[in-house]
Amino acid sequence: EEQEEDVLRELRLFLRNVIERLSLDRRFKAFTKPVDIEEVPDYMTVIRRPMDLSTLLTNIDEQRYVTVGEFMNDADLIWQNALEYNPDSDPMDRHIRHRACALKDTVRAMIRDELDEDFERVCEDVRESR
Ligand SMILES: CC(=O)c1nc(NC(=O)[C@H]2CNCCN2)sc1-c1cc(O)cc(O)c1
Repeated sequence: EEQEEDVLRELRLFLRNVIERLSLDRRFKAFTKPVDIEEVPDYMTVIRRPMDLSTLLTNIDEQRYVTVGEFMNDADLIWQNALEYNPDSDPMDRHIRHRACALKDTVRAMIRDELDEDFERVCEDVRESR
């Protein structure tokens, strides 16, 4: 009902703000758009579920996330994919891995510092009621 829609609208506002701030951080430039298959042709043979910040934003706008946990499952794909695709000692691999770990830590810190646990519990109740 109306109260549920208010909660989900507030969740979308919070998640959009998180994405906006991450997208402005130069360290995360490589994660802002889908990996370009023209530039990186073997990417899809290695990574089964590509994810990036712009796709997360589309998913938010399409109301795919009812809880922060569901959002985090997709957000985690971004850095997990980067670690998987860049496992070597190559300086570029190390550079991307460092930024992937920075993304992981930054998202977790934002959620820990800014998400009210009671709010997330209400979102989880909405998910269970559907
Ligand atoms: C996001 C990601 O995982 C990614 N990984 C890369 N790794 C490499 O280039 C390593 C792979 N091992 C051999 C030496 N090169 S480039 C790259 C990327 C960076 C962008 O600025 C945009 C984009 O779409 C993808």
